[in-house]
Amino acid sequence: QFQMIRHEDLRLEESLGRGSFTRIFKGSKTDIREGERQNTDVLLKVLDGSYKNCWESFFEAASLMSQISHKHLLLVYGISVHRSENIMVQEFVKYGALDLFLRKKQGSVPVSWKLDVAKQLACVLNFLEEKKIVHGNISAKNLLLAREGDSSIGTSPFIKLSDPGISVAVTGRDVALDRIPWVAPEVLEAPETWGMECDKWSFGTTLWEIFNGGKAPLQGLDPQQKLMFYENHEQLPSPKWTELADLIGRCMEYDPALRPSSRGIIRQLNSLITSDYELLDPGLSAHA
Ligand SMILES: N#Cc1ccc(Nc2nc(N)cc(-n3ccc(CO)n3)n2)cc1
Repeated sequence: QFQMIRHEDLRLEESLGRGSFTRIFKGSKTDIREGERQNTDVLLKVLDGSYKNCWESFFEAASLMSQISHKHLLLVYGISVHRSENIMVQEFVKYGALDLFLRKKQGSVPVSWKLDVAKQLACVLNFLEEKKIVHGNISAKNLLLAREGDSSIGTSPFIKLSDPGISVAVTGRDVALDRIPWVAPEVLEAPETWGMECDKWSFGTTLWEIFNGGKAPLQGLDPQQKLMFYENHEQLPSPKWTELADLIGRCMEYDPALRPSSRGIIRQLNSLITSDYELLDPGLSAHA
């Protein structure tokens, strides 16, 4: 399961905003290591809405993240329960959510940076697929940036996939509709039937976000219009880069069986990277 953390060992600092069921705060956790006090920066996700199946799903998300470890998976230290407050204690990831970062950077992020991030997400997707674990909430807002990456000094970005949060299987239909176009169409119809393929659909949506400056797809559409988007089997606007558009389209296939495996996604991303250099300087990859 996960470690229970004492409330008195936590300190809530500034508020960093809210998720759909949670408020998030920067904070610190105190441990006694070899007899000395040690403070660790943490991100505290405080669950509001105290109805039961919400916090069960919240705990499930936390225990999922604590049972598996991978360099691109967020580290969850544990849970703290205090009166009616349920708090998930996570490692504090330095640069926060990817969607906000991309919006702030407004298009000044190189294509190779975006491809690097996409490849890292495909790797953790492959890791989860091999463990037969469905994340269920892959999106740019749930990708956290641990290292910015700066091509001028040769460092690359480093992302961590956040916890899946409350599952759409227990949220109301309105929250599920709000997760269009990240939530796979089949999950909307029958949440309990979802399989691994639903993460491939969300991967496609996240790829779209990464290459569209972190803009939210279908923004401004109300829940009914979002539902019609699925009813009419519509697709997101294609990026100019046709190979990328093909990959996004294959991930966002309405028939789950037609979506690529995570290995297929990694293969296609690798081919994209070479064609990316092709675009920039045809001679370059000749020497690679
Ligand atoms: N300015 C700023 C700033 C904000 C947050 C962080 N760090 C962080 N660490 C985590 N473990 C999780 C998150 N999240 C942020 C949204 C969500 C929704 O899931 N998570 N942010 C770093 C800088």
